[in-house]
Amino acid sequence: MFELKVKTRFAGAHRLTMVGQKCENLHGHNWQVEVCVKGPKLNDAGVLADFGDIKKAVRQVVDGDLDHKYLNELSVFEGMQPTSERIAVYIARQVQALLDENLPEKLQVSRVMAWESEDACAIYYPD
Ligand SMILES: Nc1nc2c(c(=O)[nH]1)N=C([C@H](O)[C@H](O)COP(=O)(O)OP(=O)(O)OP(=O)(O)O)CN2
Ligand SMILES: [Zn+2]
Repeated sequence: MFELKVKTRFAGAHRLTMVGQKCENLHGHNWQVEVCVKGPKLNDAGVLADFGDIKKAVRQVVDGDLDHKYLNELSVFEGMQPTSERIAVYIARQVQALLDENLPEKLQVSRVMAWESEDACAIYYPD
């Protein structure tokens, strides 16, 4: 099995209730996002997939849907708190859909890490 990882980042704002009192105030983070994909075999070029194709999918989701947004107002988080855990789940599902649609290789998103600071990160492992 091979695994590749790409990174990107986005700025977003949110408010969280029932997490920590200071989190109830509107505030922002510069999230760093790491996405890992895995697959069993290399293609004829000797790669699992082109890093560029994976970055493109990740950036499409992160830049297109999340960057410079007030996350609580996004329909994808309607009725939910936009925690780092849920951000990681959202990115994993959207990136998987784009990879399935656009890449010939059979790849699985294996992990998404959403770092909301240098010290704190939520990691999601899709089933
Ligand atoms: N499991 C989670 N815990 C928390 C989340 C989260 O998404 N998942 N989010 C927050 C808030 O976003 C909060 O803004 C960050 O809180 P915290 O890390 O405690 O605050 P600081 O960045 O100021 O870090 P300090 O180390 O306290 O200075 C909270 N928890
Ligand atoms: Zn926060």
